[in-house]
Amino acid sequence: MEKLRATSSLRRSLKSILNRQLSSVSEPRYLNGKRSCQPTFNLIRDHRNLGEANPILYRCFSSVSTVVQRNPSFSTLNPDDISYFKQLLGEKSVIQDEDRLETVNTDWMHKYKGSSKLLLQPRTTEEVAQILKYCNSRRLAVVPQGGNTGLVGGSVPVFDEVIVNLGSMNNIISFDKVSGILVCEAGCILENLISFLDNQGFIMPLDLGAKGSCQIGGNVSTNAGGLRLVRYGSLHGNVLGLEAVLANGDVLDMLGTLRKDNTGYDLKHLFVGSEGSLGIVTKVSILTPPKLSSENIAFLACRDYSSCQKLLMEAKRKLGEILSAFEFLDIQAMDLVLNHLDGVRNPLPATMHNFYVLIETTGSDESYDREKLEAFLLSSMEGGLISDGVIAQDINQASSFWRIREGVPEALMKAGAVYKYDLSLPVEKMYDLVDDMRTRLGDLARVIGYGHLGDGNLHLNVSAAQYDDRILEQIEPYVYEWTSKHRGSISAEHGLGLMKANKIYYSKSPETVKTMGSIKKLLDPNGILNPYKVLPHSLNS
Ligand SMILES: O=C(O)CC[C@@H](O)C(=O)O
Ligand SMILES: [Zn+2]
Repeated sequence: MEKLRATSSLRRSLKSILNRQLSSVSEPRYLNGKRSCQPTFNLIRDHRNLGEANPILYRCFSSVSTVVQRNPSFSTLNPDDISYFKQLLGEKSVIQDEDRLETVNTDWMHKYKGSSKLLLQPRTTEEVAQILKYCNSRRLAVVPQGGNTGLVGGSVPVFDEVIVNLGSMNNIISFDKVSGILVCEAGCILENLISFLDNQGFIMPLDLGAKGSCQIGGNVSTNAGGLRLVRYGSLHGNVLGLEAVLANGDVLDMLGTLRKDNTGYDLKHLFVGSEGSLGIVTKVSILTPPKLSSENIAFLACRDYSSCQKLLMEAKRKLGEILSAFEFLDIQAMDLVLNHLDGVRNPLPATMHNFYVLIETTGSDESYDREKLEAFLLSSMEGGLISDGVIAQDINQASSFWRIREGVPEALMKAGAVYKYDLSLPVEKMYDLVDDMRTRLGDLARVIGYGHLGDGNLHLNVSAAQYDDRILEQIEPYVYEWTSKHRGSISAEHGLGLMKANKIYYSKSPETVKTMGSIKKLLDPNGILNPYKVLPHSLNS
């Protein structure tokens, strides 16, 4: 009797949750995904870049340990080089204009800044091959660049490297509706691929906040994870083939479109996630899933981290195959979003909750999926895992939920200086690190925890008014040691770039790193491709 009464009141409260009309006014569809602050944002003026003044040393303010020496074996550009490139690519694709160079020399966060004097914009694989062949023979260092949305200083030069931007190679080559296999050039913007596939009744297996600017070649080169990985897996699984140009100009045609192919070593995987340090990815072939008709998004509040974790276990068990995203943010992240992003409202405004979880389901049967989600929410409320929640009633509400989660990095940028850590950790331990960091930092800075809970990926961000070495000393090496102790990864999905090249040993054994160094030497003996990144500096020159 007791239980029945409880259940019927729970049913009533769930009903009211489900039917709640959101008061939030929908944003202009955030799904254009542009990190809107990208072109103009310059709060972090404080970084010291000694690269320009002193070509020998680069010291990035955000990390005292990032002190790099320019590789003395690299040449510097001369007028003959410029003439060669102009002859090869045409005047318009050889850019020396200072304003344009300023943009491509600077990363999205305005934290890393190189001093390249040359931007090249090839239109074909053959042009990329000729560029690299020439640079290799002249020992000119090169930075491959896509949408330049990276967060670890991987896509901008450190010194005077030539920037090879793939943005002009943006053609879709083929799409097979039967198999769902898309073949395209590396410079295609992720959002354009998403729109193209939408018209065909398919979706990209990856989706991320930077979709409006990032390019698929950059996504593949950094093995970007994003918001759908919990459902569709990583790019190591979804990239069926690729074409890459080696440092000496050789073109590796691995652009297969087969689900199964066990003929020898699967070399394409070397280029997925090696951040342009082994070759430049010029084309990719990707397996894309069909677009399913029923999508639901719930925005939920949890009392504590343990409830979020239990909710994840329940979601996997009860939602099973329809679960397509499981994201979380803590109260500090929500507070930043509400304070720094225009027009964003909390869909659960009655009180601030310690944690928020965004769950998305995607399936093919509207009533079955909805029933499944409601049953899951009901039992989770009954079990005390959810303290409040709301289900989006239309696309605008769904977008406004996603805007909150995807807007966290933008809000952090607007709040001032930010130290970013992208960690894979056992889910049950993950938030202990956030609590530890709060204790360590006290009033020095704000600690924010959010990320892809469904993938065991924490985005630990430390926010302060300005960069300060006293803050950094409290964070590093503590965060890396903590992660290593729990057998986590110091780079879950953002790569190592310049920021963490020297930290690789926290996640990889010396023998493994040595083997990586041998592979690098084999494929790029002069070390011209994306130098100072990925591998420790001792192995990079
Ligand atoms: O800025 C970050 O720390 C995370 C960015 C991105 O990976 C995200 O999941 O929003
Ligand atoms: Zn992420």
